[in-house]
Amino acid sequence: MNTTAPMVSLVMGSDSDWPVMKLAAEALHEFGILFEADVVSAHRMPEDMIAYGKAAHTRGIRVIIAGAGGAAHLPGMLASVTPLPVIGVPVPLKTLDGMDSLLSIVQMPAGVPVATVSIGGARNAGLLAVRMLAIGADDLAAGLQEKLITFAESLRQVASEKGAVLRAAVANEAPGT
Ligand SMILES: Nc1c(C(=O)O)ncn1[C@@H]1O[C@H](COP(=O)(O)O)[C@@H](O)[C@H]1O
Repeated sequence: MNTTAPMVSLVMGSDSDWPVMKLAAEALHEFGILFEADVVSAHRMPEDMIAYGKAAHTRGIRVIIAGAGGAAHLPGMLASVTPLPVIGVPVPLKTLDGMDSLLSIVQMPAGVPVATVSIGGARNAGLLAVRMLAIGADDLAAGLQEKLITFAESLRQVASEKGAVLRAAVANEAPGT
């Protein structure tokens, strides 16, 4: 395996999506996953988009994360030309708050799946890509499984600490105390 080649493709319909999509980049970075990022619009550069989608798996990419706002056709169109799993990120715009994007991405016809995360949920898209790469019995998967278990434990600890703070605050405010 070439450990210097990107395994995840992080693409978006416009560079204006980057403030949302960079959350996926940060998650991938935390787990040491190499990725490439690019603007690939189904609407504005359809032939480039098709070529990109068709070639991704031949270059060693294993998961595609695609984010777009508004009439978000990019994730579904990529899914139609690649054998790779595609994770779709609805990017919220000023109008309609991302509902248009969510519905454009999530409501795919049978046969062309896109794993859709929440509106603006790029961090979860990155984490889902990590989990996909953690499937299997190779060294990469085993290492990522360990990191994911440690990560889950850190989430548990933070939640637990917040619970302790809340319990203390409620106890202090309790009537008659
Ligand atoms: N939804 C799509 C696609 C596509 O689906 O191919 N290409 C661009 N866009 C979206 O248009 C919005 C506005 O783009 P601009 O900010 O460049 O005008 C962005 O959220 C982009 O993802």
